[in-house]
Order: sequence, then structure tokens, then C-alpha cells
Amino acid sequence: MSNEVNTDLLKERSTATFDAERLTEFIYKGPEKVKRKRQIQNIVLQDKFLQSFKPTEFYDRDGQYNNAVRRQIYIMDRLEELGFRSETDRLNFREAAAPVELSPFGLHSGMFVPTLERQGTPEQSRKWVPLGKSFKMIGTYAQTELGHGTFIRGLETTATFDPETQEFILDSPTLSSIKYWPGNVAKTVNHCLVMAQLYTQGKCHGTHLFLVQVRSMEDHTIMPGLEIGDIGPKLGFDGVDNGFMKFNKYRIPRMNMLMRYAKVLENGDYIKPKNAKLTYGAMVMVRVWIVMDAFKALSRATVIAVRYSAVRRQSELRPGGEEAQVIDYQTQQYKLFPLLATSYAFLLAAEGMSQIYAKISSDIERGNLEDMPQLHALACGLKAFCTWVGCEGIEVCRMSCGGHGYSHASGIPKIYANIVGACTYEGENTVMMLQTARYLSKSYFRGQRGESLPELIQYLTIDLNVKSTLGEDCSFESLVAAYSHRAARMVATACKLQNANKQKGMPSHDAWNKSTVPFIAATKAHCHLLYAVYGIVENMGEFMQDGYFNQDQISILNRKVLALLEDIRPNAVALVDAFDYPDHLLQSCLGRYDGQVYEALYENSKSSPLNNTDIHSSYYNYIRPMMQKRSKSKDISAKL
Ligand SMILES: CC(C)(COP(=O)(O)OP(=O)(O)OC[C@H]1O[C@@H](n2cnc3c(N)ncnc32)[C@H](O)[C@@H]1OP(=O)(O)O)[C@@H](O)C(=O)NCCC(=O)NCCSC(=O)CCCC(=O)O
Ligand SMILES: Cc1cc2nc3c(=O)[nH]c(=O)nc-3n(C[C@H](O)[C@H](O)[C@H](O)COP(=O)(O)OP(=O)(O)OC[C@H]3O[C@@H](n4cnc5c(N)ncnc54)[C@H](O)[C@@H]3O)c2cc1C
Repeated sequence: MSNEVNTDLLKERSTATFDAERLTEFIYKGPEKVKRKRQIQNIVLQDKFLQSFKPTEFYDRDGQYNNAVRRQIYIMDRLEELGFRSETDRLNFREAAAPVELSPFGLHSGMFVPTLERQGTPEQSRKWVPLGKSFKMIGTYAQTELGHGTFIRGLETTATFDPETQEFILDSPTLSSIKYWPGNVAKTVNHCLVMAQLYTQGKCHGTHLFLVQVRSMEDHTIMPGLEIGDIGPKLGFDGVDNGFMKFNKYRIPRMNMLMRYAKVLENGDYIKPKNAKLTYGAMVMVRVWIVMDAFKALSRATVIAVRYSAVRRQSELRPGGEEAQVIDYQTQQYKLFPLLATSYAFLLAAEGMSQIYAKISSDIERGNLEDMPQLHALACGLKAFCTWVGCEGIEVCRMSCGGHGYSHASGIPKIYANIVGACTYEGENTVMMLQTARYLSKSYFRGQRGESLPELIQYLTIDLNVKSTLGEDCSFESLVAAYSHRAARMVATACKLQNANKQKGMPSHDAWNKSTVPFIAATKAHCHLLYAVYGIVENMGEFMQDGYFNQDQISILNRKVLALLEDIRPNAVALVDAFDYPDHLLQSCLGRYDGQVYEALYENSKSSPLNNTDIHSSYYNYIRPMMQKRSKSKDISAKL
């Protein structure tokens, strides 16, 4: 591989009107943090073991899982040796060491241990959290069943208290109650946090979490009374052993129920929690993290597509002139530059969401549940919005790279396959949006009654008769006002339909269900981020429906969005460079910093396992016999 930088990329970087390094420092919170991140990435780059793996797509499922386990245990050991204490250092190392290879221990660290910490009593946390953090206990979060994932209250796994033996008896009473999907349950973990319907003294008290040992700590064999296995290949996540698990009257000690919020006493008495949804806390936490995952996925795909668009020359923009950089086609800019803006908007949204989560979750830990509904609504809405918009954007990035975008060598298919599951897991997106919609509906009617609303939704009470004051300058204030007006109008419209349904005599659940489509649109408008002008132009109908914008303002906006493309054009490469993703993290022949795309593609293809032999065995086994057979037959054309 040559070590020169592609001349088009060199030119792009030399003509940028700002210093990308300054923006990198803003993104990563200062030059020292950037320097430290790069130091850590370099440790990984120099690491022979970590650099010894071929791309995941060159291995079969067994190999991908085996490599994922090897890699992650190596990372754990290296982190011990390196002695990194700060979470940022550890995260930077992990991300560099496994940029796209998901971890079979991901749910252990991401859900199992944090849930033991937050949902266990202090005694339970003291006993189990150190075992989890030292990997003496390896766990996951097992909630979804064959028959239920979304509707937690419909889960069928039972945990029945036996006061004689002071145990809970876990059971999968039906086929549909078999646990199905939980990550890492098939081969990796020896414990699970199981969500089950709690029965005591003959009464069901709803779903609660139970710590269950599922494999022997001696030899990893499956505990008697359990059936466990892998669910099979999936669209992505092939290094992760999502599994199924069936309980057959499986007994666990009473004290294995997480009892921070709800309790079962020795005599079987049930002590209820302050709020039944406290048990759902782990899911809220992961939804908040998924907003950042959506930013990372979309921004990486955008880096690849923008750099490639600066390098790829195709067709004549000027008749008889040299072939143009595809980034100079207005259509290519209209595809990619809004995604660049969206990536930056997602970064800010993810950081804001994390701050709000930190504040409200610590209030909840102290017993103040006041803002729990707002946190739930925000986490549901942003998780759904950012994964939907992010996945659509990553697909646009793939297609904007033409044929090479469809190759794993572009790096984009893996980015997509890893993040698109997040539209489903941790709460299916439509269902999540409806949770936010329910909160907006209740808030709208509270606002109508003159009650005060939390700051984030005070816009619901604005005067909808006001028209836009947008002028040629498309001021920030006028754009924010436009988005607020659109969302407030759409929420009001959906609520009026819900009310009208009730006035017609529909029971409230039907009145709700028959207004959920406009509520989904209204909730998307509520979550819509301010990548401003493009968002208005793409959704113009929703902004025009009540004449909020006049014809002249619409012309201004249409002109503005095209003008913005030209404004961004000279800085497009610098804006993606600022994300500071090193090549080994992007794993993309198209998105390389040096732009040597064709050499990289050629080298990558030569290393494809199918090239290990010149003539494939299938020629000797099938093709040659077929040709020999046909060459003997008389009427060869009929055969063809
Ligand atoms: C959809 C809901 C929220 C419905 O719950 P429900 O008990 O039926 O409640 P409801 O009747 O709709 O609402 C009653 C009320 O409960 C509230 N509520 C609901 N959930 C929460 C919460 N988390 N925090 C705070 N409040 C919550 C609702 O807003 C309602 O409030 P309201 O009565 O309107 O004031 C629930 O079923 C749910 O969360 N479903 C999604 C299941 C899910 O997320 N599964 C994830 C499994 S783990 C996984 O996928 C890991 C993947 C990670 C990986 O592999 O990397
Ligand atoms: C990659 C991956 C990893 C996963 N990891 C885990 C894990 O580690 N642990 C775990 O417990 N689970 C896990 N899951 C399961 C996941 O959490 C569930 O699949 C998810 O919660 C969706 O539930 P469901 O499958 O029941 O979908 P369903 O709800 O059955 O979705 C089917 C359709 O029904 C619609 N629908 C459902 N309810 C409503 C409603 N009230 N209103 C309107 N429409 C509705 C949905 O919008 C959707 O269109 C994982 C799933 C995936 C894909």
C-alpha cells in the first residue's frame, strides 16, 4: 500500500475554512482528552494479537463467536495490565480493540452488573456486584420470551414462592413462555437476571427480576431443570450467542429475588414497590445509551461516505471536462450533508440525554420519583427517533457509495447490521414512540387545564394561530419556532382526534388506538432535532398544513437548503475528519484517511478466503462432470 494521500482529499483538507482539530477538541472535550484517546488507539494499533484478526465476514458463525470470546478476554487482561482506571480510557481501549465485533460479555457489563447494583438491596449488591465485576459470575438479562417481548406484563415465566423451603420455583408453563433472544445466554453466561411473574400466597404480583444460576461454576454444564441453546443465525450480531432457555420447576433461594424496591418476606407476604415501573429501570438505562450508539453508527457511516465521495470521480459534470468528484453533484450533497448535520445533532442529543438521565436516575435512587415519567418518555422517544433516522441515514450512506458500498470492504454493512437491531431491542421503536405519545397526550390535556408543564414540553401550550416570522436570514429563533409550532399543532390534532373518538362513545383504549398513527407523527415531530432547514423542507407538508409558512417563506427555505449545501461543500471532509475515527476503527477501504480506496479494495479482495485456491473444488465435483456430460449429448442447444 502506498503511503501517499489521495490528491483530491489533500485538496479538500487544504481548502477547508476551519481547523478540524479544533472541532475534534470540542467533540472530545479538550486537547488533552484527544491526545489521550489517540495514545490509547495507538496501543491497540501496535498490538499484534488484536491486529491478527481477519475481518469478521471472513469467518463462519462458530469462528465469529470464538474470536469474539478470545478478543474480549484478551481485552479484559490487557486492561488489567495497562491499569486504566478512568471509564473514558477503558471505553476508548475497548472501542479501538473491538470497533465492530460485538462482545459476548456486552450484556454482562451493560445490563447484568448495573441491574444488580440498582435493583438489588445493599446486601445483595455487596454480595453479587463484586462477583460480577470480577467475572466470577458472568450474566445477562433474560426477559423476552417466544410469545412476548414488548408486552412485559404479558410475560408467562412464573416464579412461585414456596415458604416451606424458602425458595422460588421458576417455570416455563407454555411453549410461548420459553425465554428467547436474551444475548449471551446460549453459551457464555453462568447466571441470568430473569424477568418472571411473581406468585406468592396464591396471588400474582406482576413481573420481577430474579438472579438465576444457569450453568455450573465448576464445568459450565447446564443446571438440571434447564434447557438452553442458541437461537441460530441473525441479520447481524453473529458474534453474540442470543439464546433460548426453558425452566422446568427450577428452584432458587428466596433471596435471589432482587428486593430493593419490592420484597417477599419469609412468610410469603409481598411488600409492593413505590412504583411498579422501577423494575423496568435497566431498560431505561440502555435506551439512553442507544442514543449515543446511534450517533456513533451514523457518524462513522457518514465519514466513510463523505471521504469516498471526495475521492470517487464518475461521469462528466462539465461536457468534455474531467470526471467530477461525485461530492460535487448537488444530489450527492443533498444525500450526505444533512446526515453530517444529523450526526452532530445526535452527538448533542446523546450528551444531553445522558446528563438528564444522570440527574433523574440519581433522584430516583434517592426515592424522588417525580421526574420518572419525563425520563421514560424522553428515553423512549429519542431511542426510537435516533435509531430510525440513523439507520435510514446509514442506508443512504451505503447507497451513495455505489457498488463498493454494498461490499463488506466498505465497512458500512457491518455498521448497519449492528445498529439496526436497536430499532427493535430495548423496546420496539413504534411501541417506544407510543409511550412518548401517551406522555404528550396527558401533558397536552394538563396544559389545556392550565397546569404547569416541565420545560421540555412547555411549547405544547403556544398560540397556534401565530404565523411564522421567518425572513431571508432564516434565523435560529424562527426555525426553533417553526419546529415548536409544527409539533404543538400535531400533538393538538392527535389529541383532538383521540377526544373526538371518545365523544363518539368509543372506550378509551379504542379512542387511543384509533389515533395512534397521528400520534406517532406528532411524537416524531416532538423528537425532531434542529438540523433545521433540511428538516423543514423534507417535511414541508406538516409545516404548511395550517398556513404557518406563506409561499414566499417556502421559497426562501427551498433556496436556503441548496445554499447551505454550497456553504458546507468546502468543509465537508474537514467536518468528517473532526470525528477523529482512525482507519482501524472504521474498518473501511472507502473511508480511509489517505483515500487510497482502489488499492485497499484490491488488497482486501485478494485476501478473501475464496481466493485460497485458484480452482475451487466445486469445479472438479460438479462443473467439470456437468460439462463432460453435456459435451457427450447430441442436441447441446436444448440443454443450454
Ligand atoms: C411498553 C411498556 C413500557 C409498557 O409497560 P406496561 O407495564 O404495560 O405499562 P403501561 O400500561 O404501558 O403504562 C403504565 C404507566 O407506566 C409508565 N411506564 C411504563 N414504563 C415505564 C418506565 N420504564 N419508567 C417509568 N414509567 C413507565 C407509563 O408511562 C404509564 O404511565 P401513565 O399511567 O401514563 O402515567 C413495557 O412493556 C416495555 O418497556 N416494553 C419493552 C420491552 C423491552 O424493552 N425489552 C427489552 C428486553 S432487553 C433487550 O432487548 C436487550 C437488548 C440489548 C442488546 O442486545 O444489546
Ligand atoms: C439483536 C437483538 C438482541 C436482543 N437481546 C435481548 C436480550 O438480551 N434480552 C431480552 O430479554 N430480549 C432481547 N431481545 C428481544 C427484544 O427486546 C424484543 O424483540 C423487543 O422488545 C421487541 O419485542 P417483540 O419481539 O415482542 O416485538 P413485537 O412487539 O411482537 O413487535 C411486532 C409488531 O407489533 C407491534 N406492536 C406491539 N405492541 C404494540 C402496541 N402496543 N401498539 C402498537 N404496535 C404494537 C410492534 O410495533 C411491531 O411492529 C433482543 C432482540 C434483538 C433483535
